[in-house]
Amino acid sequence: MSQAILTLKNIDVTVNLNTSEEKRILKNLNLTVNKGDFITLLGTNGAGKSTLFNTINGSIFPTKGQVLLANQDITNQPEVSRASQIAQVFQDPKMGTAPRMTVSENLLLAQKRGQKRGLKLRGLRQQKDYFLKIASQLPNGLDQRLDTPTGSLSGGQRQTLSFLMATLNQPQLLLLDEHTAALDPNTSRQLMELTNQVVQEKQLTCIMITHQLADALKYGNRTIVLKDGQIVLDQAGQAKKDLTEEEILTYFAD
Ligand SMILES: Nc1ncnc2c1ncn2[C@@H]1O[C@H](COP(=O)(O)OP(=O)(O)OP(=O)(O)O)[C@@H](O)[C@H]1O
Repeated sequence: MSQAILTLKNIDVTVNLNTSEEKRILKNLNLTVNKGDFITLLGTNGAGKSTLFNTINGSIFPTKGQVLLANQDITNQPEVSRASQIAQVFQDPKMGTAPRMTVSENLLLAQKRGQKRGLKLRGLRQQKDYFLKIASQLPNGLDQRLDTPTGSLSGGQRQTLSFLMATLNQPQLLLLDEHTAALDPNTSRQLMELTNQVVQEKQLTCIMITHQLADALKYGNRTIVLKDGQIVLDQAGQAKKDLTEEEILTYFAD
């Protein structure tokens, strides 16, 4: 039987409760993500995709319902205590890294995520060779920039680093929020290929938000369409392989 990594039960998210601005964003949403699932998540602007990620990573709490991670109820657990298990890469390359710290220091920070640590980062020298080895397997010449402050990297290098940091420690769940959208077409393609390779090799469980229909169909084993706060399409395996862009587009129509 497949092992559930993430279970969302009857999730409602309503913002600005009891005001004229009250808005119900997620509506009784149910979802089980199994170990090894690589889900591509599509939906119109405003469908609730980022709100769904925020509910999973704990940056907001649902108004109703339960969030389970590996069958443990984490509904009321704060974001920081989920960070060692749930990793996320955002659209904005500036979001995932500390700009004044070097590439190596950022990698060390990622490696120690979830561990208690003092203010000083220890063990950088011992890890340098390891970081050089993994960075040299990546595009963008990141291996030449290990001692460079992250703030002076290109957007593509910075986003590749954010992805590497998010996946370094084998998170239970990886959330990718349009992580290639801000990059030029070639760099975007390279990072998408790297993503696919790492997710396969490390057998990660991953949900990737994308607006690229071709990517949603090409990558992953399962495709979900969110519309107006509800899941309107959820296809896995052969049914996903048989999906077409035309069919997906019918779920976007009003
Ligand atoms: N804190 C908030 N207060 C008020 N409205 C909000 C809040 N958060 C989200 N919304 C609204 O809820 C809806 C869903 O937002 P969300 O960012 O989850 O959509 P999305 O599917 O990620 O969209 P996009 O593809 O544009 O990123 C939008 O209409 C948004 O404006």
